Amino acid sequence: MTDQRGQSELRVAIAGLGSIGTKIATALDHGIEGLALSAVAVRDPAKHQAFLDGLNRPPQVLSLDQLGDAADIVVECAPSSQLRAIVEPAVKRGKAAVVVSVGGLLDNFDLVDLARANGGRILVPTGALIGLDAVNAAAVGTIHSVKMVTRKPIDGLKGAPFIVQNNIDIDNLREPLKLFEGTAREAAKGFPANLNVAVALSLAGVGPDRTMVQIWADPTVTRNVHRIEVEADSARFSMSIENIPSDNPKTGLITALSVIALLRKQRATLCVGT
Ligand SMILES: NC(=O)C1=CN([C@@H]2O[C@H](COP(=O)(O)OP(=O)(O)OC[C@H]3O[C@@H](n4cnc5c(N)ncnc54)[C@H](OP(=O)(O)O)[C@@H]3O)[C@@H](O)[C@H]2O)C=CC1
Ligand SMILES: O=C([O-])CC(=O)C(=O)O
Repeated sequence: MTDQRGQSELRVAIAGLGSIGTKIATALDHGIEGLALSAVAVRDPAKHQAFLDGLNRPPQVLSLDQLGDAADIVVECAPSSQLRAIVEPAVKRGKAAVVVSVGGLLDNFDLVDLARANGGRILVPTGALIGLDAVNAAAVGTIHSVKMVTRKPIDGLKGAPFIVQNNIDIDNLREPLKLFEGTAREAAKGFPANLNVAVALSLAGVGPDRTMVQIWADPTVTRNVHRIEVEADSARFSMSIENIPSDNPKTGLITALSVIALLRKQRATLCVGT
């Protein structure tokens, strides 16, 4: 991909330097054409000082609400509880916010109106999923149904509110257990740190109340596995992805790469895939 000439660099800020944020910061520091890492926000600056000192061009460390002043694009990669505090100040200033905690968007959907009113944008990457380009395209026509089955190792699901509230013991499972079957909206409530993918799929397609999701705790798998089936008037398609967990077992390694790919497209002359 080549950079468009004659444009000033887009400044990118990152909120949260965990398994996703550190990889995006490193990629920006190594160079994404047309983009520069301008700022980060972290909960505990001391914890991240060594990482930041190791960057070639260390960014400013700011508070969440200052990121929209220091950047054209604010990348949210923190827990979903922080989504509003990160996205609101950015889109209010007419900036773009890349949202990975997309499950949290459902309870904060007014942020989309706020962005629209102020010339801001909210960008949801494909993240740990596959094929949102095809789902987007099918949604231009008519999609009849979207179903997703997720299987995760035990460590990828531990602590989810649905499991805790229903007192489900997944630690001693010997075979796969279906934990949940319902809509993407319900899945996001019960599994806020584990099923962002279901919400991204729903927003690309038929919405959170018509996207149906099964969640399995599966001691026989080592990867986060998502299988999707779409029936539309233009096509029928099935897709599956087996994500290698990152240092955060709930998060697939490919998630950060998906954000980096999205960032690369912001200034690319040749863009492939919708
Ligand atoms: N869309 C998708 O496909 C996917 C989305 N996700 C979602 O992406 C998000 C990030 O995931 P991941 O990187 O793995 O999570 P991590 O837990 O590895 O990192 C989250 C980071 O956010 C930081 N943080 C917490 N509170 C604040 C705050 N108030 N201000 C600034 N930073 C803060 C944490 O700080 P500290 O280091 O101090 O704890 C941590 O560094 C999660 O919500 C996750 O559910 C994950 C996978 C796929
Ligand atoms: O959707 C999520 O939050 C994470 C996920 O399933 C994955 O990384 O495969």
